[in-house]
Parts: sequence; structure tokens; C-alpha cells
Amino acid sequence: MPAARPASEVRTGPQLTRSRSALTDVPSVARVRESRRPVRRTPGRPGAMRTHTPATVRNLGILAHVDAGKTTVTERILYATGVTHKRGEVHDGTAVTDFDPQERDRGITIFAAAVTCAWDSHRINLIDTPGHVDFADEVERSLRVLDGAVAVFDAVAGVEPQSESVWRQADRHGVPRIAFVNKMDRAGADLDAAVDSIRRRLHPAPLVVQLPIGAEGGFTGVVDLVRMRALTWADGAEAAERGPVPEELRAEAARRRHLLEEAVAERHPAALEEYCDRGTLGDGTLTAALRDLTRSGDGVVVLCGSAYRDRGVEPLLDAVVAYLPSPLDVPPVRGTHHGEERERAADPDAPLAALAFKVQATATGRLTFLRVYSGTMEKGDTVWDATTGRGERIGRILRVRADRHDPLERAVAGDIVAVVGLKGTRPGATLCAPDAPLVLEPPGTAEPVVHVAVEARRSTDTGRLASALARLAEEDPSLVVRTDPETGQTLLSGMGELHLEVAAERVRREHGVEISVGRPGVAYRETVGTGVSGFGYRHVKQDGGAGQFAHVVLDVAPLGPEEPEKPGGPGEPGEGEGFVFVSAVTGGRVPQEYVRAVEAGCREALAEGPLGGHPVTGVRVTLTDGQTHVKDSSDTAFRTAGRLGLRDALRACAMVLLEPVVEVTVTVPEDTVGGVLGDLAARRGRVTGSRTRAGAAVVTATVPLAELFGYATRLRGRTQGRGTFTARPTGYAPAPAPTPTPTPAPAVRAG
Ligand SMILES: Nc1nc2c(ncn2[C@@H]2O[C@H](COP(=O)(O)OP(=O)(O)OP(=O)(O)O)[C@@H](O)[C@H]2O)c(=O)[nH]1
Repeated sequence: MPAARPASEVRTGPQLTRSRSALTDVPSVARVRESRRPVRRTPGRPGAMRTHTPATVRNLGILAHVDAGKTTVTERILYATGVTHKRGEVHDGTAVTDFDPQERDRGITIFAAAVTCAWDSHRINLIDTPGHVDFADEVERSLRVLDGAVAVFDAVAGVEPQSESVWRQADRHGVPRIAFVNKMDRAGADLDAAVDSIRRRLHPAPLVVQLPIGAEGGFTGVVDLVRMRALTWADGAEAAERGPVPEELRAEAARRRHLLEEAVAERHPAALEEYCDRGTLGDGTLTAALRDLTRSGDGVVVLCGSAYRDRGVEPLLDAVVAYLPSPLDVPPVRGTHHGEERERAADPDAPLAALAFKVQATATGRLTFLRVYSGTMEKGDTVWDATTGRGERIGRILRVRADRHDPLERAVAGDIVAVVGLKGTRPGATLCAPDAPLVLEPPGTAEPVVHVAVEARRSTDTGRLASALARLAEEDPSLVVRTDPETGQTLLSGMGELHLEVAAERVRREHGVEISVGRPGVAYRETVGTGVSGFGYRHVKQDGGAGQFAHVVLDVAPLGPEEPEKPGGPGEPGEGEGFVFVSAVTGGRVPQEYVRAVEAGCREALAEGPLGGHPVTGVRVTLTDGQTHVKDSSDTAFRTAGRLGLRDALRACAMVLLEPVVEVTVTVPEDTVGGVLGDLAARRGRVTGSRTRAGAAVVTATVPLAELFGYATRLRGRTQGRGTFTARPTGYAPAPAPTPTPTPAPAVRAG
């Protein structure tokens, strides 16, 4: 579960900045339609795909709430593009992108899978991301390397909490999106209601380009409002049947086309001009305007279909090619070298710059997934890992195509490939040309919020357990392994209960180590309730050699909710954790370099609060006075005074323990809602809303994360397996007294 982000970071769609218009390099919808057929069901052969320039590449992510149908959409895309020859299903464990045994057992996506396919002479590098909130970090890393995304929604549920979270994540990364309202075959499916929820909760300008033909079980196709023709799919048909708009839908289709033209003209100057001149928009203008609005984030094209019944996937692929940007349409990537900013455009002839976004141990070896931003990388090249400061050799370059990999001689700017042979490159690292180094901004990593103690069941396995955990943490930066200083236990921390369960299971299955896992505990924090003023601390050391002298006077206060925090330098404790440091010292009583040393010392003190050694957040420290010694004062002395001074000042403050809190959305049959509400109350949950949807009760509540352990099992029991819930982090809130013990319980559950 990622730490809550400041509201100021959340940007809405219209403010996307990455896109820039490229009216010339994307084929018209007409051309797309005429030429797309040859790739359908074409048997994939190594090297069969033609050489692509960056303009014909789409780096695409599939994003959604858990169970909206991302994996099924991905499977149908792979089938439609001829990568697979059989429709994989999530429920029978045959989905290609859910290749991990645990994904197949659990029926969910855990690891972002990258696969490549071709559509209408374009290469689509596709990433199916996990929908469960525990794997939001995996989504974050994927979003960092994507140029566009398809957001999948359930036509019955509309926008769900996790769809909102991933939408905001995509906003932060400036990733243009199109929306696919899936499951149109389900009872209660309602495109208009789903679009309305997109408008209310995600984006003010959903641009609906299709009209469904038939509803629920009778959903058989769509009217394409751009070309004004019908696409229908007969049961088991390999491809869409095209034809004129059915008579009974003509008036409605014309009305909706008119609404679409109006909405587009309102937002696109060239379209507005044509609309004013002619009172209507030509298909070409409409397509070009939809592409511009998608790329600028000013509109979201909405399509619909039923992935499960293989209806609506080809127009979705057409829309990906027509509207989403190529690597050339996004701004150059930025990096730094020795503090100096550098930019790299998607030019195959520029120096190499690539970002590793995923590391995966496979039977083929350690695969490192790379997004190549600029330059060309050849098999056998030696490249520079600017993050570790080491050279790495590119052993093999692979194009990942479903469950097999095609060898490549080279990868060029704009591409996503996997590489074998990199020894120390971790997710987030930059690989670049040795003579043109730069470090690209790595994807953000959230703070782990849940931990468990793990222990090898056989003492002879202790070493193997340590190396297995180290391997897992290397692949997944949101897993952290450390030793509890008090108990000596090995603690594994992650984003949630499911995240840790999956990690423990991988230790057992992939590394063959039997382990015991303790009860989960949450990561607490501490904050200042009531502060102190004029707290003095004198650091004096005189032991023979040069002495140390520093005197500081500190005011410590809670940080107001509106105060902008001042993030620390990389790797410093307290970074981004709600800490403001101000110097109010006058008359040069403490020179500027010592003030900086005091601030650095204070940051160190934030690592362990007085209540239980938890990180301290939400603190404002003011250095009000101080004293130096002509000979014995130094940076070191003032840093120590800052650290020990704030440590003692915090002990004098009234501190508050904080615990992570999540918002849960529980969907249950209406006859079980009473018991579910009672159970939420017993878990210190605060109900914030309840409604009914298609015969089910949907309850939202904020609940302390510590109370949610085991909730999935309890909910299943209470609702005879019919209840589901999702959770999303909302930040930290005061934990009740008495203070919970932060140290996890000893290992009790056998593995
Ligand atoms: N009726 C219907 N069911 C669908 C459709 N698409 C997917 N499903 C079913 O919905 C369930 C969830 O689908 P997935 O593709 O696993 O959804 P997901 O979003 O990838 O879920 P996670 O991987 O767990 O995040 C599966 O049982 C699918 O068979 C659809 O168009 N219609």
C-alpha cells in the first residue's frame, strides 16, 4: 500500500503535459480499417514482425480496478493479433499474461506482464498491470515507461475505487488514456451510467465513440460513431461483421454522433472552425481531433465491449493505434548527470538511455525489462548502469511474446524489451552509453506498511532463506527485508497482507524453503500532538584531542495540514515525510553552515520517535537560537546537537501514535449487509456510505489497516463466498490508546 500522496500532486486529466500533437504520423481510421486484417490470427514466427520505427510503436498499459477484466482484454488482444491461437481464460488458469502459478491459482494479476503484438503494421508493447492495491508499486513502475493506456471499466460497476486510484496514478505520470467499458454482456450493464461515473469521478470530457447494439446477454455489437457503420460479432466468430447502421438505431446513432461532434468542437480549435463553417465535422477532422484531445489529456475516448465474448476488441486496437501516442509524440525524457539536466529524444542515433522497470527470475535466466528511451542497444554491448556506477554486458535481447521470447539483435529508441545478462541492474536503474552518462528519474517507491516475521522451519535453511528473500527484494523494490534489532527476527515488509502472502509463497515454491510466517503487523508512525518551545541542548565533548561544542535552542510544533513540507535529500531519513525546518536565528549567532548541519541532525532524529521507535512525521522545527565555540564548533558537533536535541525535545512533546488507514468498499448480497456492518464496526471501521447496485449492497468505510488482517476470509464466510471487498490507502490516523506493540508476534503459523 503506497503512502498517501499530498493532494497537490493529484492532477486531473486536462492538465496532462506529456503529449504533443503529431497529426501526420498516425494513419487515419479509414486506413487502419482497410489494412488491419492480415495480422489477425497470423501464426507468430520469430522475427516475423517487420522492423518498426518509433512512430509505429505503441507502449500501452492496461489499467483497472481488480476484476474489471484487464487480463481478459489482454488475452483477447493477443488472440486478435495472432500472438496466441487459443483464447486464454482467467478462471481456468490459461491466461498467458497471468503466467505465474500463483496468479493462475488465485485468478488475479500479481506481476505486470509485458508482451508484444502487432496490429495494422504497428508494434504494440503491452503491459497488463495488477489491479489489487497491494501491487500498486508494480503499476507505478509500469506507468513510468508507458506512453498510453487503456483503462478498463466494468459496465455494471462503472468507476470503482481502484480505477480511481490508478487513474490518478496515470494522471501523475501524464499518460494519455482511452476508456474501454467492458462486460457489456452482463446483467445490469449500462454504458451511459458507466460514462456518467467517468465524467463525475475521473474526467469531465468522456468522448463516447460507439453505441452498443443490443444489451446484456443480447449485446452483439457496436455502431462506430466515427465511421457511422455497424460492427457485429456472431457467436464464436473470428472477426467483426461490418455493415450499415441498423434501421432502428439510425436516429439514435445520428443523435449521438451530433453530441460527439459538439463535445469535440468545444475543445478543439480546428474542429470548432469546421463545425462553425459547415455545422458538422468530417470523419477525418473528427478522428484527428479525437487523437489530439486524447494526447493532450483534454478528452477521453470511450469504447465498449465484452472481452469475455470477444466483442469489441478489434475497434479497441484500432483506437489504440489511431489515438494513443507513439514514443515520438511524447516529450523527451529527462535525466541528470552531476546535477546537470539532460534530455534525450526518441532518436535511434542519439546516445543510449534506457530504464529498467522490472526484473524477473525465469527458467531462461534473470530477465531485466527495459524501456529504451533513446539510442540503440545491440546484443553484446557493454552499457553503463548509471545507478550502480557499474558496467553491464547485454547478453541477449528478447522480444517477449506471450510465453515465449524471440531473440533480437538490437533494440532501438521507443522500444520495450527484455535483456538477459545484466548482473546487478535493479528496477528503477538507468542504463546508458558509457561515454554519455545520465540518471533518469526512477519510479517512486512507496513505503511498506505491513510486516511479518519469517523464519526457516529447518535451521539448516537459514542461509537459503536469506538469499531467497534478497532475490525477492531485488525483483520487487516494495519488499523490504530487515532484522528486528530487539528480537533478531527477520522481518519482511510490504504493501499489504496479500503482497506478503505472495512473497512467502514464492519462497516456498520457487526456492524450496519451508518457512514459518508470523502474524502481520502494521508500520506505525509518530507525530507531535503538543510541541515545546525554547528547548535547549548543549553538546560538549572534551576527551583529549579537539573538543566538540554546539548549543542549539529548538521550538518543536505540529506541522499544519496546509504547510508545504520541505523534502530532504535522497536517502535522508524523513524525506517527504512531513518535516519543515526553519532557522529564526538572528545576528549570525549560528553560521549558515552549522544551521544546515542542525537540519541534517534533526532529520536523523526523525527516524525513531520516542513512543516506539517509529518514524516521526508532521513536525515543524524552528532553530531559535544557539551558541558556537571559537575552536571546538564544527559541522559534526552541530549535526550531533541537532540529532540529540530533537530526540530529547520530542520526548518532552506530547506525541501521538499514527496507524495506516484504508478505505474499503465492500460489495455483499443485501441480506448479509447487517452482519457485515457489525463486523466493520468491531474492526473500528467508520462507515462513510452505502448504496445498492444491481441487487448488491455496496458499503464504503474507513478502517485501520491493522484490523483488516484476515478480513477476506471472514467476509467470504459471512456471505457464503458472495462478498468481495477492495481497499485503498488513505493515509495515517491517530491510533487508539493503549499503544499497540509494534514488534510483530513470534512466528506462529506453520508454512
Ligand atoms: N461477463 C463477463 N465477464 C468477464 C468479461 N471480461 C472478464 N470477465 C470475467 O471477469 C473476471 C475478472 O476478469 P480478469 O480479466 O481476471 O480481470 P482483471 O481486471 O485482470 O483482474 P485482476 O487481474 O485480478 O486485477 C473473470 O472471471 C473473467 O472471466 C466480460 O466481458 N464479460
